[in-house]
Amino acid sequence: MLKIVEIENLTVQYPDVKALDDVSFEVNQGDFLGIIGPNGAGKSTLFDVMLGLNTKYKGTIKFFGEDIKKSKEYLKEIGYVPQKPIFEKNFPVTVIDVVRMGLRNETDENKIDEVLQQLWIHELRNRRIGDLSEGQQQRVFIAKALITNPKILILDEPVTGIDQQNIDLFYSILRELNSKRKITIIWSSHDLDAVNQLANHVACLNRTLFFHGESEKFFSNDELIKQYSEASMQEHMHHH
Ligand SMILES: Nc1ncnc2c1ncn2[C@@H]1O[C@H](COP(=O)(O)OP(=O)(O)OP(=O)(O)O)[C@@H](O)[C@H]1O
Repeated sequence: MLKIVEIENLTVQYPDVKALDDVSFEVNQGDFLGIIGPNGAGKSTLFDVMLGLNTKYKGTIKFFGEDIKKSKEYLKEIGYVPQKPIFEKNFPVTVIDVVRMGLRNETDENKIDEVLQQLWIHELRNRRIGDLSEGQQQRVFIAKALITNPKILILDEPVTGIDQQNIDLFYSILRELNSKRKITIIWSSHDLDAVNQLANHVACLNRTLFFHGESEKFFSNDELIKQYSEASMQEHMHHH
């Protein structure tokens, strides 16, 4: 099986807190990995490091077998959807403008249309981005991330503001991207049920990696889930 990502002994120390402590895991081609963890578990820190946004780490990260410190080429294969895309409410850009921003080369209108259809936002293409609901905005940012045909999609899932209907649509889109388009997905989520249903692998992060493996092995083990919930809860209380 082709290894897409190899993370070895990753440690990130901020001035006041060790956000990641000796984390190691691999992602194979075609995997759908759900990363779960309480607030402050280090999920965003992990993504920052993987995307080359934070280079102050110990350990090794390889994409497609190559150390990310050696080359930034791997970034071309990644579509990234941040937790909260930052833009002004009155930012005068439309849905199609935002998706077009994702293009690296010349504009390929056909490709834009295809992605808009795929994400169920074709009807919204001329609407101003700030006027859309959070669930609709999320789909626009996924479309933007997909416009370059990435091999990997990395999503930092927003937790609030999206209604159930949009969540269901979002999940069915992810499932289709993984199963039909064979995109490797790395997705951080607070929704354990959704991770159980969608992801074939799970990584439970809480500064250290509590568990990494097939989702079935985690979700069929009540004792493991209990231990993990307790550990997460303690960490949470400790920080608030
Ligand atoms: N740039 C930074 N400088 C210093 N500390 C940071 C920085 N970014 C994050 N931290 C700290 O590192 C820890 C991990 O934060 P991180 O944002 O990675 O967690 P998370 O799992 O993404 O949380 P959430 O689910 O709330 O988004 C937290 O204690 C946070 O306060």
